Formats: sequence, C-alpha cells, structure tokens
Amino acid sequence: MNKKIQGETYTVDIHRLDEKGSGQAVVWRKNEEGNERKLKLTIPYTLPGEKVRVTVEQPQKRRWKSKSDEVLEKHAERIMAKCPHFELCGGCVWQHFSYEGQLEEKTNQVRNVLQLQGFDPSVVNKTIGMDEPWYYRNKMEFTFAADGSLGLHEQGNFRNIIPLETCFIMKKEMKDAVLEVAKWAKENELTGYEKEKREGLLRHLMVRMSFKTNEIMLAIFATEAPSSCVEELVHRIQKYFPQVKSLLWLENRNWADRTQAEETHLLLGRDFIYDELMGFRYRLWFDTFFQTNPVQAEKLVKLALEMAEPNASEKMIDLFCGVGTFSLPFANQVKKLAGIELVETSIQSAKRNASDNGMDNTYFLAKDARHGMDEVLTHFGKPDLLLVDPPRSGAGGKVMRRIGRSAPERIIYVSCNPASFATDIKELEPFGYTLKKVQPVDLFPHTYHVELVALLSRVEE
Ligand SMILES: C[S@@+](CC[C@H](N)C(=O)[O-])C[C@H]1O[C@@H](n2cnc3c(N)ncnc32)[C@H](O)[C@@H]1O
Repeated sequence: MNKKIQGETYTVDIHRLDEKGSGQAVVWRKNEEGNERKLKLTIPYTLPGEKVRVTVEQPQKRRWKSKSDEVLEKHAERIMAKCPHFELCGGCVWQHFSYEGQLEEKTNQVRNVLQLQGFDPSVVNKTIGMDEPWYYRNKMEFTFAADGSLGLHEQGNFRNIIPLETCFIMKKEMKDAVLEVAKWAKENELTGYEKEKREGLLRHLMVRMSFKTNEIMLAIFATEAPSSCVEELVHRIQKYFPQVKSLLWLENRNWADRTQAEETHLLLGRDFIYDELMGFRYRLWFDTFFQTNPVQAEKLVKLALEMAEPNASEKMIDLFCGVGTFSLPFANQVKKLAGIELVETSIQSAKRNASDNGMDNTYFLAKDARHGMDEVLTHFGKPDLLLVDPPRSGAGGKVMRRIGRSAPERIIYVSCNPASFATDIKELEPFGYTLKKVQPVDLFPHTYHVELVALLSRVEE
C-alpha cells in the first residue's frame, strides 16, 4: 500500500453501507507509475447517496478507513445524534440515521445476503422495530480509567476511557446507580487498573436490571479484596437505590482484561437477581448470558412460537439453548424438549430455571453442538421440531448437516448475523428444506446489528 495515500482528501459518493454500518466509496487515483487505480474507502457515520469530503486515515485490509470532514449532500434520513458521546463511544454508531431509515436498511441487509446465496428475498418481512427505541438495554459494562473515572472505551482508541455523562440506551435507574459508584470511586480517590503497568484497583462495573421485577445488580471488578471504604458505598446504595438487590465485589487478579472473577464478595443482598420473560422466572448471576433487550426478546420468542406452531405430541431440540430463553416457553407446548449448550453454567441455570418454573419435560445437555446432537439423537430420538440459535459465527456446515440428517419437520433458525444464517441454511437445501419466512427484529436500535427468526420446512418426497 502506498503510504502517501494517508492524509489525501477526496470528495466521494457513498454507494452502500458495509456489514458494520459504515459508508463505502470508491475513487480513482493515479499511482507512482501514473496508472489509474481504484482506492476503496470506508467512511464511518455516512449514509448511502451522500456526497462527502473525506480525509484518508489508515489502511484496513484492502480498504482505507477515512474520516468524514463535511457532508456536502445529505441523506434524507440523516438526523442530529442525541448523545454527547456519539462518534467517540463505539456503542450507537447509527444515531445520525432516523429510526425508520435504520429499520429499512436492516431489512435490505437481510434481503441482500439471502439473495446472494440464491434465496428468494421476498420471504423477508419488514424489520419489526421498537415503539420506544431508547433505554432498551438491561445490561451494560463500563471501564475505570487509571485516574479512577468511570466510562466507555473510545472508538478506535480502546485504551482511552470517555468519562460517562449519560447514556440513552440503558434505563435511568441503571445510569443513576452507575454514576453513584463513579462518584464514590472519585471521592475515595481510588485508582483504575492500568493493564500495561499491571497496577491500580478498579477494573470494570457491570450493571444489569430486570425490567419486570425492577431488581438491579451492580458488580464491581477489582484487582484486590474490598477495603473498608466500601461500607460508605453499601450505605448509599441501600439508602438511595433500594432496587439494587445485588451488590458484588469481584476480585480478578488476572492481567487479561476480562470481566471474570476469582473470588466473589457479596456486599449487599444476594448474588443473583430475578428476571422474567414470557411469564417464566429466571435467576441471573453476574456471568449469566441473557437477552439484553427484553422487550424485543419477548417478541422474538412469540414469533418463534407462532412460526413453529408446536403441539403437545411433539419432540423438540433447542440447539445453543443458553439458559433456556426459548426452551421454557416451547417446553410448555411440546411433549419433550432437549436443550444443548456448550457452557456448563448456562446449562445448570437452564435446569434450575426449568425446575423453578415447575417443568418436568426438559432435558439439558452441556456439550458442543456437534457432539450434543449426536448424543441427543441416540437417546432422545429424532425431533419433530428443532430450534437453532447459534452465536454470530453461525452453526457451521457440520452442525447444519447433522440437523438436516435428523430430519425435523420444521426448523426455526434464530440468528444475530444474516450472513452466517444464509450460509448455514444453504446446507439444508440438499435435505429438502425450503425457506418459508424470515422476520427481522430490531434488538439493538442505533447499531447496525439485526436479529431474525426464520422458518424452514421439509418438503416430503
Ligand atoms: C446467541 S446465544 C443464544 C442463547 C439462547 N438461545 C438465548 O436466547 O438465550 C448462543 C449460545 O450458543 C452457545 N454456544 C457457543 N458455541 C457453542 C457450541 N459450539 N456448541 C454449543 N453451544 C455453543 C453460547 O454459549 C450461547 O449461549
């Protein structure tokens, strides 16, 4: 790559958004030999159809990341961002895009990737958005800077922490409790952990809240056991934040920057909070994976139920079941359900959640999807219905072919990545499955992420 390119300025037309929601443009540029060469640019915070003046910043794979200096012709759906941290915080990169515009773009993304794999894009419905696309997250994580201030990682400069002033995607009660911890840390002149020097006390703060029970958990990650100054924090939380039912101090001496714990100190309440989804009760520990947008997660589960039409005589497999978000509502309607999931603690949670909710027709197995499928098929037999909800990378060919061979009549695929979804379901074609319906759901407003639920059914020979 020619180093000289860095710092050059161009006026460009944005022709599309990439899979991370950034604008893409192409310019023709003469190289040192005088030959015209294509220069591919990625320009965050721009929208298709816009004319933008840009400065080229740094190479990224086969493209150059560039900064938008001025938008000369604006997209009709461009709006003012709501949050003062916009463009600095890596969180809500689409705040400059109207919510209607975001939803339309998400629908197009799903249609385009399916079309590329040869599927009929007309099976994709319009993305279901939120009535109120703010204050939707039930869990957030913040990082302490070396000087003890609490905030968010700066976009593109991960080591830099932007002190938190506000956040419009978590509930006010969560934000207020977080700011109280930040204030307490500053007043006590506590230091934040510096990874390079391996010194400092406070690492992260995780907040999670149930929108149904209103219970809040605050988990402080630190490199040492708590000192007496936490008594003041406990007192204030008890007095001003009665919704906090769990205040934890988690010791993590490991230098790797991860929200894990070697020792748990319970400062207040219990070590879990209660949550509810679709009328089922869940216990959430600090490390339990749970859907982070509970309003849309309920819609997702309801859609999956509507598409699957489970009945009381059927056997079902829930592959990548987590703590049982889909397993419980489905188990309520089928004869028997087997859930498979890699993470042992999630399986323990799923078992406990099933028994807490009085269910006796579930069987949960802690195994990777491939071996779990083999084991379940041997003991449980062929399923009538199968739900698959893999991580972003998708289930992969080996798992998809096992699903195909297990020949369920209907398959519900829940995905957070349309591209891996499209390649995965292609694997099902030789087994006689057709894609009947795809419903995108917006779980992460103001970001480029899109979730979807799809129905595939087997055509009998
Ligand atoms: C998108 S989450 C879905 C969880 C669950 N269905 C829910 O809605 O809460 C994907 C799940 O797959 C699990 N997982 C990741 N890799 C796996 C593998 N190879 N085999 C089985 N489960 C895996 C993760 O631990 C995670 O719980």
